[in-house]
Amino acid sequence: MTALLELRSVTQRFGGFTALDDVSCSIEAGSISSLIGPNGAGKTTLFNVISGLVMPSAGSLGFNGTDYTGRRPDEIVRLGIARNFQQVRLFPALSVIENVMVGAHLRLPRTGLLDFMGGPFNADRVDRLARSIATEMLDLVEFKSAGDTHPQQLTLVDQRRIEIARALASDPRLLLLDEPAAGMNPSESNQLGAIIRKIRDLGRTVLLVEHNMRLVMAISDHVSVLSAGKVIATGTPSSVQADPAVIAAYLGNV
Ligand SMILES: Nc1ncnc2c1ncn2[C@@H]1O[C@H](COP(=O)(O)OP(=O)(O)OP(=O)(O)O)[C@@H](O)[C@H]1O
Repeated sequence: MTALLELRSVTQRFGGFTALDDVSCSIEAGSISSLIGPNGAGKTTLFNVISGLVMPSAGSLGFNGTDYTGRRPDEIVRLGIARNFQQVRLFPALSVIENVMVGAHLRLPRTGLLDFMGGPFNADRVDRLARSIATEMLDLVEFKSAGDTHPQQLTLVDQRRIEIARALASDPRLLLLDEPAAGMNPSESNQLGAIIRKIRDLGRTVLLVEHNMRLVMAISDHVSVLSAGKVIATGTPSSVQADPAVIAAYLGNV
């Protein structure tokens, strides 16, 4: 297995507060890896660093052998890293299918003045392609309602599925999922686990931040534990679960 993502000594300071403290870790291509840790440990901050929403104060980021530290979020999506958000961020004015098409458009050729000349990538053709990718991704996440529904008419669970579909529509090699099971009952989170496995089996790499330990332990190949901005353990789900430093970090947070 080779590392798809590599974080080298990443530090993130907000004023005088250190949210990430010299974090180094790598994510193997084709794996499901999970990042766990008590509230405030720095998990979402790490996702924000990986996806370019915040620039690390120190350290570097490598993806597929390329140093991408300092790249813009849209460039990072085109490199092959896509994400959802803990607080769902769908466009309320767009329908479900249009929301997912936004993801597809990130990977498709941009259209402009040359469209009028009827070139191979004219706007209609790109739009049709985006729609067909979006439909395929909504199927993949087992979204059952109509694509012309608006997100605010849907449950939070369905809104989360749409965010995952939108991220997948950009054709990422690495999918970052921030608490996708939040608010789900056990049967919904089992179903989500099966969807995440299916995404991995289709050749994508998944990095998950999740508090639902049953889900994490059931689907992860590797688990890393973050506490107060530092990686305190990394290994298989069972080795991490039995690690005294991990148990102490969680107990200290109760
Ligand atoms: N923009 C910011 N400015 C200042 N402090 C921040 C900022 N973003 C995050 N923090 C702080 O960094 C710490 C880590 O926050 P983060 O959201 O990454 O934790 P988390 O592990 O994702 O927590 P949770 O499990 O509760 O979502 C917290 O103390 C938070 O208040």
